[in-house]
Amino acid sequence: MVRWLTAGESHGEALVGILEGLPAGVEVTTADVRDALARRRLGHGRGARMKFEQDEVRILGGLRHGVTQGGPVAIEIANSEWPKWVDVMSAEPVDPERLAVDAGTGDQREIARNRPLTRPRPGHADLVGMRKYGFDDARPVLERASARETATRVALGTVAAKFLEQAVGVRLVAHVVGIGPVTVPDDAPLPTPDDVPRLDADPVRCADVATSAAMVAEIDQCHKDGDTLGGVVEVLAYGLPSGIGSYTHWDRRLDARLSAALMGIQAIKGTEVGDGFRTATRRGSQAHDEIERDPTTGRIRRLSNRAGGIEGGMTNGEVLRVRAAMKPISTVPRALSTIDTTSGEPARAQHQRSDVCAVPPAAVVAEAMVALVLADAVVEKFGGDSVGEVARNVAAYLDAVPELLR
Ligand SMILES: Cc1cc2nc3c(=O)[nH]c(=O)nc-3n(C[C@H](O)[C@H](O)[C@H](O)COP(=O)(O)O)c2cc1C
Ligand SMILES: C=C(O[C@@H]1CC(C(=O)O)=C[C@@H](OP(=O)(O)O)[C@H]1O)C(=O)O
Repeated sequence: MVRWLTAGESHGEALVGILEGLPAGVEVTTADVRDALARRRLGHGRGARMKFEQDEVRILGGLRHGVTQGGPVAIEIANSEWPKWVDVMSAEPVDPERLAVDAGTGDQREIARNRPLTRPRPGHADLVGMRKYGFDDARPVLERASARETATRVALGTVAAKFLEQAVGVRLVAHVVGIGPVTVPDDAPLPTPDDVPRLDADPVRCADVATSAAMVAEIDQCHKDGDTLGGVVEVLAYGLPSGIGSYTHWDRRLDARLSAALMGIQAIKGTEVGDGFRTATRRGSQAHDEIERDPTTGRIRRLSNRAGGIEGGMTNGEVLRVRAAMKPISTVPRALSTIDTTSGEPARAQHQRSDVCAVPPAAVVAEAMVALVLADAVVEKFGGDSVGEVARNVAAYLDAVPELLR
């Protein structure tokens, strides 16, 4: 079993992630993790923080000379702004005088940081989090609910993706297929792993040039209107052998596991496998992927891939294709109605700096979650304590598939 945990607050000293259960022998470096985090910071519509955040990475355990050793991998990502937040977010008790709001002296931004947040934002975790955990300030809620935490998932996902590539030859691609009402046409070609540099360079991580420009314009208009946007991301996995996951029980189904992992990303409100909701509008004859034997190679293939590479909760050898729908950012600059939790009186929701649209980074996070789930499912199916052993097990499995079914 491959499992992972994250800890840390958005404006705390650092985030920490632990990845446990991966075989030994995965080649990965701090530079690989840094690159993945740089991709997560990108995207038209991101707020001020991503301009200065350095995501300072340290691999604290699990690697020796650039290779995993089979034990848990521990990664720290330091927050660049920590010096400004030491008092507000200190793990140690702090003299209340230091935190007291003194309107007469000091830096105005310092005062804003220390002031209790009592005007919860509709759509964020603030209100229910305050009630549930007994806080009279939304600060501790937003600190942990914040998608800053997804930096850790991307760091751990980098290690999982390297494992998949080195042990099985699987490569992942994530792209944006919708920003608000602007969507990529259904028949647009799918990006491949070779398109990743091009996607990284695109301001909205969209593979379709014309749609990308329209998405940028939509974000700019939304920004001018003091509003926010969501959208849809898609993750593709190339090179997966068939038979990963299982139909035998609900929680062994790979589609269920992928959906849960994608839904666990902040602001994701829907997931799709293959054509997903669109499949429900079609007749069976137009919904499924007919099977044929390739006359030249003799291998079995599908005439289409509407199922997105999963049937019966198992990979079927076609490209894996999953989508996640993100709601608009809830910190709306043209602040929404709320109440002040100290007085109960109507108020405008608290608003500090925020993203206008975070769909492009959500694609990178979704890719990391898919990598982590696939790494777990691959280890479950093929076993092995080293990358070499997993690779041998994959080869032996494929060799053992009856000739007619290959
Ligand atoms: C990459 C990323 C960046 C985000 N940035 C912001 C942001 O700047 N402001 C904000 O209010 N919400 C942002 N969110 C969404 C909130 O974290 C999320 O809405 C909140 O935690 C409540 O969870 P829920 O939307 O799943 O209900 C972001 C989400 C992601 C995935
Ligand atoms: C910090 C990140 O995203 C943050 C996610 C976020 C939220 O509410 O989810 C709110 C904002 O936080 P801040 O007020 O510190 O700017 C985003 O910047 C990040 O992605 O690294």
